[in-house]
Amino acid sequence: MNSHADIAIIGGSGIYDVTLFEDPQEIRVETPFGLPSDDIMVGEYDGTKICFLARHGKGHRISPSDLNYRANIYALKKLGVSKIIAASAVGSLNRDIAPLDIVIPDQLYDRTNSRKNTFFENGIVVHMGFADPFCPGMSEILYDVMMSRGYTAHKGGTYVCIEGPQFSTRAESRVYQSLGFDIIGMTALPEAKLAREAEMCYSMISTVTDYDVWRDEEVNIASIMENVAKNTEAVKDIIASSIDGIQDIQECTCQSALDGAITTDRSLISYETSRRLDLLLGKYMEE
Ligand SMILES: CSC[C@H]1O[C@H](OP(=O)(O)O)[C@H](O)[C@@H]1O
Ligand SMILES: Nc1ncnc2[nH]cnc12
Repeated sequence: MNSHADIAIIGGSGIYDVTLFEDPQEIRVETPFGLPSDDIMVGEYDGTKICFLARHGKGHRISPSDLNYRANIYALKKLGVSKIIAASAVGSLNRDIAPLDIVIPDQLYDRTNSRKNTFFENGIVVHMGFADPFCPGMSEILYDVMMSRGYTAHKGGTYVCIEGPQFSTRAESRVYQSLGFDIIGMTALPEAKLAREAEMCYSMISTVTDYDVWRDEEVNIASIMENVAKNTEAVKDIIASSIDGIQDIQECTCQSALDGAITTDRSLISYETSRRLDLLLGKYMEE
């Protein structure tokens, strides 16, 4: 079986499969960090090899704090993926961004507190630049496709990632809103950091489901899931229409993010550590 894929789709809440594939196969991918959230569907779309992973697993079994983000990203890397399109359901903190709009965020603010956020440990230190956490080239393509297909799209915006699984208090929500953050969710981090450490382009399609609680409204899961469902076909359409352009991205700095970032003296990195991380580090170990 050919299990190679160039582009991965990570489906968020409400997106547990994509009906895009010709000839799909589900495969279990083992990693040094354990198993990803579920088996990964690998197939082709219009001549491009793509794959799909349900972030929370099929049936939405895994909470944001319990997700094995490292296994998810590593498994995609192992399949050969160089570009990830991630979908995430978010609340809006911005008056100009309404439920059912779609945002392509360009910034992240980290409010998580209990997640493994690096592949590099056990005797290796990597300090990688992360000033611009999303791939600008891929984000541009996603936004252009959304505009050309008539969706209400927002280019850029700051996604504040909370630990969850509880939604925010009103005080927290008002602080995030007054700080100028645009959208709020629970999963973009450490996913985006790990994708960058794995030198993969990563962009996000954030579908807005609610106004969080800064405007005296309430958040409830039933109406969030209702709004997610209203946008599912749009997300699939945007992805399908973007694949050609994304496949054409040839060189991107995301794909050399570790260049100059490995701080540890190579001769002091143990055989076990370098072997475990060979997929990520191999090309830099000769320096
Ligand atoms: C279903 S509401 C809260 C839940 O939805 C989002 O998940 P995802 O980013 O995977 O679409 C949000 O981040 C929370 O995890
Ligand atoms: N208001 C909200 N807070 C955090 N994550 C969300 N996902 C969807 N809506 C959300």
